[in-house]
Amino acid sequence: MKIALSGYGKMGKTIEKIALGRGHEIVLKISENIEEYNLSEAEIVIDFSIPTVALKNITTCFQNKLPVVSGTTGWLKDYEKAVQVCNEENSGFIYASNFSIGVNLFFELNEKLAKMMDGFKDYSVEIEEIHHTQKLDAPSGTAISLAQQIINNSSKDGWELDKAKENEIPIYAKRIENVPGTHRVSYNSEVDSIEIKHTAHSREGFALGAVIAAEWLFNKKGVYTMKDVLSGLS
Ligand SMILES: NC(=O)C1=CN([C@@H]2O[C@H](COP(=O)(O)OP(=O)(O)OC[C@H]3O[C@@H](n4cnc5c(N)ncnc54)[C@H](O)[C@@H]3O)[C@@H](O)[C@H]2O)C=CC1
Ligand SMILES: O=C(O)C1=N[C@H](C(=O)O)C[C@H](O)C1
Repeated sequence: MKIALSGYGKMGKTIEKIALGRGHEIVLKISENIEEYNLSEAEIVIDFSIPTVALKNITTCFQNKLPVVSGTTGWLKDYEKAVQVCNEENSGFIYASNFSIGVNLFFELNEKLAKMMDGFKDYSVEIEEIHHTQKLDAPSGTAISLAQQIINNSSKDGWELDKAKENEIPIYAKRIENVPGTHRVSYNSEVDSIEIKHTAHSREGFALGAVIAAEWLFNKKGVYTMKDVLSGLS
């Protein structure tokens, strides 16, 4: 595939390495205003940029008939707008808060555990995420996805950073030098705790998942998720 990278920072560079290793070509690296770039050589776009430009970059790609895999977090209030433009332009789109295969397995575990724990009122649930100090958004997109899964499978009706109300899930965001991404969901009672945790050891898992998603999306139209991608792999 001829790939354009929207965002050439820590993730863009890791994706470049993985994509080249899988026989793809990087034809464009977008680091500033997308309108300044010629997109015509690209066949697909992988977007790991910044929250304030993600929607513009993604929709500009759709308008140029390019499918997009996006992992940028912190812009999700505009997700439905991106979906609408994708459908209007008959393009292809996959967004995931986390492309790592391990985290997507962790998501399945989280959903199952939330269903199991729902009846046990002695336990309170909380989420902790730890990332490197350059991260722009808090809580992480992955932590929000984990919270949303718990909300969908329990009587919880929201989440809050740090101070949650009675029926909400507290998310604690910590920033520590060089941590690629750690997520923990814990259920605590007076007598014990049950925890599930995912620890990324590097950015390679996120990058590999994004390239696999791009390979899967290539030549498809429509809006998909990592569940669609992974159901084709297992
Ligand atoms: N979904 C997933 O699996 C993962 C998502 N992420 C997310 O990906 C995003 C990028 O993460 P990193 O690479 O660590 O950040 P980074 O800060 O290293 O890279 C972002 C890059 O975007 C560039 N940029 C600035 N304006 C731009 C524009 N107008 N168009 C295109 N690029 C522009 C910056 O120059 C920078 O190089 C973040 O939102 C992060 O949360 C990160 C890892 C995994
Ligand atoms: O910014 C990061 O680095 C990461 N961001 C994603 C998120 O916000 O969940 C995914 C991963 O944890 C790394």
